[in-house]
Amino acid sequence: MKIDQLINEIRKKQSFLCIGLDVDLNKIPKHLLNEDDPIFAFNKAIIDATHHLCVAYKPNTAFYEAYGIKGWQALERTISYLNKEYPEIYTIADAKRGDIGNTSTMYAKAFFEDLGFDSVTVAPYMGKDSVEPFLAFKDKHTILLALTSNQGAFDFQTKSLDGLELYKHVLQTSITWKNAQNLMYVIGATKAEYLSEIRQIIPDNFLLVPGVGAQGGNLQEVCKYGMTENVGLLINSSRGIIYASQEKDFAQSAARKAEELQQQMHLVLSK
Ligand SMILES: O=c1ccn([C@@H]2O[C@H](COP(=O)(O)O)[C@@H](O)[C@H]2O)c(=O)[nH]1
Repeated sequence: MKIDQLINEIRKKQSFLCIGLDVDLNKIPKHLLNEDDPIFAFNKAIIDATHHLCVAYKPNTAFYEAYGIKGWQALERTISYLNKEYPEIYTIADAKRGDIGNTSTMYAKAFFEDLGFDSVTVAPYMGKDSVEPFLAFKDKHTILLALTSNQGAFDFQTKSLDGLELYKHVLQTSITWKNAQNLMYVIGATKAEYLSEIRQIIPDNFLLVPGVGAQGGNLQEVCKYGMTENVGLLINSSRGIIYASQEKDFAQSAARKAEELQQQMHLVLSK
């Protein structure tokens, strides 16, 4: 998807919400376990109930890989369903890949060509030749881990290297790479206080911001320091939305949680 289409959709829906499809069979309503494909049945119900409130879905591939072939098939069915029924929705494979060049090309083909995702998350630490193969795909986005939402982000990412924090090296260097217009970055909602400085380095790139809800990040803070003229934010919530209820009304409960966030986003956008 072209970035302009995403921006138009954000304006139309007054939402920059990304819903994380992190399906754990121990947390979904019990009656779905009788379905042939419980993961897809869960995702389909959540998507059908929430698609008008969000602009993106982000399955984290770990939650599919953990279930072997059946999990991967559920991932394929989910992305096919999204692309067929809701082509206006932006899709993110949260796979955190990246390897030597020829291997990265195969990862990129898997997520962009075979599965048909709009974007994939990539770890930056193997450097330019590990990321550029992803960037070579037209109208596809590579979402580079920059400053993550977890506590471990302080182990390496904020450490100083040659007088500059490592995550800033990631930002500064990656924007010089070929096809850098296809880059987005992961910045945790729990790191909102870093956003002003981040925006000085990457004023325009979209940020994928996980960590609101279950991890305690604050949506208003993220918007205050991270929002650009073109919004520039996709704020993700996974558990806080999809596990709002474990009863038969789970999809409606998820929609209510999604609407709470969408309403907050609408307020921010109308200021
Ligand atoms: O820095 C990061 C990068 C990725 N994630 C992923 O986002 C979701 C967050 O889920 P919640 O249930 O809303 O906490 C999950 O898939 C993480 O693996 C992240 O949290 N932080």
